[in-house]
Amino acid sequence: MLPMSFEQLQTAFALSSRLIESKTFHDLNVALITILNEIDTINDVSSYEILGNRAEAGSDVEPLIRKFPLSLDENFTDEYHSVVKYVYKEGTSGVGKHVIGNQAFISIYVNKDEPPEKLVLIQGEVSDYHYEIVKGLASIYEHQINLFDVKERDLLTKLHNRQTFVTTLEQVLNFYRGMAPSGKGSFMAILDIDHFKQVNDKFGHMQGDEVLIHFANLMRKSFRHADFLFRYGGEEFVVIINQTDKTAALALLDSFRLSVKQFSFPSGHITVSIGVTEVNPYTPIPTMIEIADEALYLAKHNGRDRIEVLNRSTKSVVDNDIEFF
Ligand SMILES: Nc1nc2c(ncn2[C@@H]2O[C@H](COP(=O)(O)OP(=O)(O)OP(=O)(O)O)[C@@H](O)[C@H]2O)c(=O)[nH]1
Repeated sequence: MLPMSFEQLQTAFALSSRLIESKTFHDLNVALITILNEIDTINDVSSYEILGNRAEAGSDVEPLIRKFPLSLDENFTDEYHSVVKYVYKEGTSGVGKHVIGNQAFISIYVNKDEPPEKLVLIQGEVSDYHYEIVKGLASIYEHQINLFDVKERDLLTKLHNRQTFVTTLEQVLNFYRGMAPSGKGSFMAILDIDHFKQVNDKFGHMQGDEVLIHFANLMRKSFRHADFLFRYGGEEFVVIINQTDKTAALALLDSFRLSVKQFSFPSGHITVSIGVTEVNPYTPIPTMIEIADEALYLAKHNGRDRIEVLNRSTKSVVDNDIEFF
């Protein structure tokens, strides 16, 4: 560690406070990118999430790379794509320096081998003093990410929790706002285990918990890396299926419904009812949740173990004759 002057220490302290004050993963990334961009010799800073289980997928399988702020495409690339892939294959956890082509990079690699892996890529060269600053910021960044994981995930299933659902959906809406319609959209589905109370009543709460864990694992297996999975509460889960059309989204949901039906849970067989709505960037989030909930209610009402789709609330038509969307 290089000796620092009092002013340098003060600067380092002020920079770390900006990271510590972040309340969400989103704010944390914005803060880190802004701080790093203030260093004169840094040309560019990008942040990525890398998904895909190395152990399961094997080393030849391409990971899914998601850029911050949210890119929803399965096949996203940017000018640093090959550098990200290189660091994914060769890089080590923490802070590292690389020269690729004739460009110098610094990587901050967090949660390597534990998807979603987080990678911040800094293009440019820095002085020894600034490199020490980057290392200090990286360790706070890592620490904060681990804290947010506890705050933003459900402890039982490790899926993202209800609070994260709202902030993620806001980002999905931002992604589509102002974008010309492309024929591809996102779909929000509420997945609710049928007669779950009976599982608890017959087998006890612990077995009920086991069922919830298996259910979440089936979600991870059935949906794509580009989709977002949440435990919404109790025996209710949510998936946001991204950048696809209605036929493909429904096919994905139906294959999930079947995999639940066929799976041998510790308590025997269960089924799931699913309510779906298309994500509309101009519909308020509570309304969208209400519509998906109504669709779920229909699925339950129409016999369970089925999917129902609604794209506008039947309530809003009754409450207000002129509201159509
Ligand atoms: N084991 C366990 N049970 C939970 C948890 N959270 C909620 N539950 C139970 O989930 C059950 C939900 O029951 P209901 O809302 O009546 O719904 P249901 O029996 O699934 O019936 P339908 O949804 O109408 O098909 C209740 O018995 C809750 O106690 C949890 O974390 N663990």
